[in-house]
Amino acid sequence: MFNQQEFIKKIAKLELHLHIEGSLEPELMFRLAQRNNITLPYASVEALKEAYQFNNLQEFLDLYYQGAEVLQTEQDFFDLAWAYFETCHRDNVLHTEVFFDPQTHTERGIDIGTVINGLSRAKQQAHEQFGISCEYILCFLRHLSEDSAIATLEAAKPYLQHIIGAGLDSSEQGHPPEKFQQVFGMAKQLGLKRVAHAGEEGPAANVANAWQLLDVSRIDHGVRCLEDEALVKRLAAAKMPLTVCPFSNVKLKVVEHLREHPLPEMLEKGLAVTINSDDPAYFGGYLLDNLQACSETFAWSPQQIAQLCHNAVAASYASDQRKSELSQLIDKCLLEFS
Ligand code: HPA
Ligand SMILES: [Zn+2]
Repeated sequence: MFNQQEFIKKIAKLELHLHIEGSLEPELMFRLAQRNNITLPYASVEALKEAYQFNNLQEFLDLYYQGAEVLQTEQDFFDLAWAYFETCHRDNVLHTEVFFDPQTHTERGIDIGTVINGLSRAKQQAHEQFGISCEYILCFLRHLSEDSAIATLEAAKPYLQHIIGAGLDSSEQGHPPEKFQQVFGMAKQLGLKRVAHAGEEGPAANVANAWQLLDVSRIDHGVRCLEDEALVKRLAAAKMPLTVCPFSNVKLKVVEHLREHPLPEMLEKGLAVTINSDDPAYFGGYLLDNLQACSETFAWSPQQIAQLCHNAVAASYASDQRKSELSQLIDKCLLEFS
């Protein structure tokens, strides 16, 4: 008998919008705090989880940056990424492109090499042990200055073999993409792919400007592009990928309920949508949970689920050979279940 939830678990999945610091589960946060002699301002894991109620992006970011303070050593960054790769393996996420925020750590005096070496070692082990492919995307914090972003890119130069692209995250309000034109130009010169959060809390103009001025090849979130019909047409015609994060949009009150999420409209308008988890430890679920909940809420067919997985293959920075492998696995699973 056909079981849709099992099908979603079994199908080969890719994740293109995941902040590794946002995969820090409360249990691991407490373990790392203890290991590093840090006192968290919460009495227990339960008390911490209860604090995870947000009215907007900024309220989340405040806790997210506070939580990241437990990350101090290379081993901490390894353990963080390894825990994420274990969930990928459990949920059959076979390829993932992971954001990390160096400035969240370098601002606390931690060397960028500590961060990147720990993450890279976990990636290598995930490849060897689970066959998972992973790429890392270095994100600039947009609430900091462009000079700070440029200094971060400079500091990352010895580690460029571990990084596929540059991204832009943190507080969108008041920090539009045009603030980072110069550093994105430098990232392009270095051969890095470019992505940016835009149209999450900010207006459709941020999507258009990230595309035009930062020359990005994916838009992270992008849901508010719907406010500009002409832009939607251009995004759809260009097949510009949008890495949509449904649970995140509900938790940060971009939308009230999942059933009110504009995903059906986005798909209807031909946008190159992918489904992602953003910060799963804070938003109540991983990629599989997002896909399963959306599939129930929007009554998606197996073909539609497979199409979303194919969209992620097309939008990914995996090699052509890896893309072809992943595509075949998606089709094989669809055939088995239909
Ligand atoms: O959803 C997000 N938006 C912006 N910045 C972020 N940093 C982590 N998650 C997010
Ligand atoms: Zn994000």
